[in-house]
Amino acid sequence: MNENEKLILKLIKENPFISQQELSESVGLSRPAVANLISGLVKKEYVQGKAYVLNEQSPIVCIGGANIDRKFHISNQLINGTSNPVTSESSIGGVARNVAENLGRIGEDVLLLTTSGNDAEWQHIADLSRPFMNVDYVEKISNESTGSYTALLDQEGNMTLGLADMSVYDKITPEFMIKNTYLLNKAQCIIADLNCPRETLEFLCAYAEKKHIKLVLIAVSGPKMNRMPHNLHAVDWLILNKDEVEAFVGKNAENNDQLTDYMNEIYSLGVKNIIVTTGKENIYYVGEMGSKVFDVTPVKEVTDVTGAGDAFSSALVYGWLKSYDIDKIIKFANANASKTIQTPFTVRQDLHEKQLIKDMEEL
Ligand SMILES: Nc1ncnc2c1ncn2[C@@H]1O[C@H](COP(=O)(O)OP(=O)(O)O)[C@@H](O)[C@H]1O
Ligand SMILES: O=c1[nH]cc([C@@H]2O[C@H](COP(=O)(O)O)[C@@H](O)[C@H]2O)c(=O)[nH]1
Repeated sequence: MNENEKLILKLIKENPFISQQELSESVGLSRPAVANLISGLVKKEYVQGKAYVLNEQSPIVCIGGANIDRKFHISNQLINGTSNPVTSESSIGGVARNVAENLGRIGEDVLLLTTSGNDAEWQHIADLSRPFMNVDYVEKISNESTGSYTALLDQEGNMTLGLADMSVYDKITPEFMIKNTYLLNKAQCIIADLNCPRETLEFLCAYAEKKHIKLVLIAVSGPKMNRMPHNLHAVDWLILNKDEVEAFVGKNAENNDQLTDYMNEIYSLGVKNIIVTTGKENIYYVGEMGSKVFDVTPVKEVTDVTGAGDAFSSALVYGWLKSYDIDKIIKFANANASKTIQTPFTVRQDLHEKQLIKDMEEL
């Protein structure tokens, strides 16, 4: 044991409920450095992680993608096989991370569990995310790159092509989850996106069922629907868009009735509540609170739709955890999504709890 480890162990012995922040102030190291030392002490079995995290609140644990998003705007018709002039911009994203940032801004205690490269991209994501969530338990993997999402947008701002370089999330394994069960056990709710491998999602379903932990699954794209577990009894909410429903059932929905039929097919897998969004069209709900179709709040001028689904899901979870009825839950979700797409940001910068309530009441 080195001197810092000895000092931390002594402080934890004196006060098993000491927080990471207090430790960091006493030892004169940053909070992430303290977190590293503690995980070293846990590995060497001087400290049981379980006893340590008991001191923290019950966080919402978000598991899945934390990406660098790159957007390329093409000003003319795309020509294959040559270089096309574009303008580009980069920001941070990833469905689980976006949801975590929304909820963190609303004022919830949030923890992000994911894997990243040990690179400047992750450092950038961590620096911008840390004010809103705990990123201390993210596992950096030396020979992998941090996840990235590249979108090619046409003149109208619609996505022509999306590229998902996210092999790093294959390392969000059941073993990684098992290593962090003391965090899962404390979770007020687990939100996992379908960037996670299927066996990890199956593990989370089984674990949430056994430990009675609330669980929300969020789809990320059609191609990743093959990760959905087929036993959804532990899932409180499944949130997906129309394309993702179609990819999962392997059939196109020609009309609303067909879409509702497919939702009922998914409902029979045991999930308690399903939400299907269809961009600026309707929102469909099937679940414990009945079966309903909601209108989307019309938006005069859309600035950027990136993050609409994540804003929607976050405010939905917020409303549900507050035990509101389905109409109010959807109002929160609608309000947050419509305000988000009127900003150039993936997560709107003016978001906080009072603002969300005001926006919801004004709908
Ligand atoms: N053009 C739009 N106008 C108004 N609201 C929108 C628009 N696009 C998205 N939204 C809002 O965001 C929600 C999620 O959008 P959607 O595009 O279906 O999700 P995703 O981004 O996951 O594909 C919609 O249900 C709606 O509330
Ligand atoms: O396979 C994936 N594609 C895209 C995303 C993320 O989805 C977000 C865009 O979300 P939306 O579709 O709600 O606009 C981006 O931040 C991007 O990083 C992801 O996590 N996984």
